[in-house]
Amino acid sequence: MSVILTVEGLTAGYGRVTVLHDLSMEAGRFGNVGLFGPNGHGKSTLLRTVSGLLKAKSGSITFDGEDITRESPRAIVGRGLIHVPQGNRLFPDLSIADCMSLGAFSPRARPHEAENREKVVKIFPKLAERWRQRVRTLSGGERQMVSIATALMSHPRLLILDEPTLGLAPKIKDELCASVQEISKGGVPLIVVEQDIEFLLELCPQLYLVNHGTVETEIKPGQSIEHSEIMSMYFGH
Ligand SMILES: Nc1ncnc2c1ncn2[C@@H]1O[C@H](COP(=O)(O)OP(=O)(O)OP(=O)(O)O)[C@@H](O)[C@H]1O
Repeated sequence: MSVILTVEGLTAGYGRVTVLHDLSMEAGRFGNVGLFGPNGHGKSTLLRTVSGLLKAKSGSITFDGEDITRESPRAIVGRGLIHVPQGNRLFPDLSIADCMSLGAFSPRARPHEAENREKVVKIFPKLAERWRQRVRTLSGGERQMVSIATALMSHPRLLILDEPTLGLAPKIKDELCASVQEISKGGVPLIVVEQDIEFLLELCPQLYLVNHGTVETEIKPGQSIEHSEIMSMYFGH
């Protein structure tokens, strides 16, 4: 596997407030990457900057060998870097089928629409049962499935999931974790933010602890690490 994303010395924030400080990381070399750390320390801000929703103040972001630091979100989606933000933000009046078509809108994704729809139906069979149902009438778990399914329709080369299991009941959460594992087995590398450390350890050979807007610790494959050690990183010894 080779590196698909490199972030170097990234500084970003909101107005005069700087949230990310000289943050560096990479993704793809070892497969999936997990990001974890205390709330409000910049994980979502990092993902938003990588996908172009927030402009970097300094530093660089390279995707597949090309500098995308100043590119628009649309151009970045066009390259196949797809971000599923926290909290399933979907158009409430669209049906699941409409969301799938919208996901396949970019010229890169359009030729793969039928093949990706088949994948989606295999990974999320529940969605196929309610293809014409409007998003506003779906449960939280189903909406999260639609968010990820829409991203899969965009034919991702790298898929970013920001807390995909947030707020889900245990049974639905387990189903969703299994679906994310299946997506990963299909060969799409993932960057995942999750508070469920067990899930992250199973899914991601490479992990970054993000603290105070920067990478405090990197855990590489082969570095055996246990749940309890990670928890002590969160809370201190
Ligand atoms: N739109 C915004 N405008 C101003 N400040 C923001 C905005 N979004 C986030 N922040 C601030 O940036 C900081 C980092 O937030 P961010 O959402 O990146 O953290 P996080 O690590 O992803 O946390 P969580 O796990 O709770 O989502 C916080 O102090 C937050 O208040």
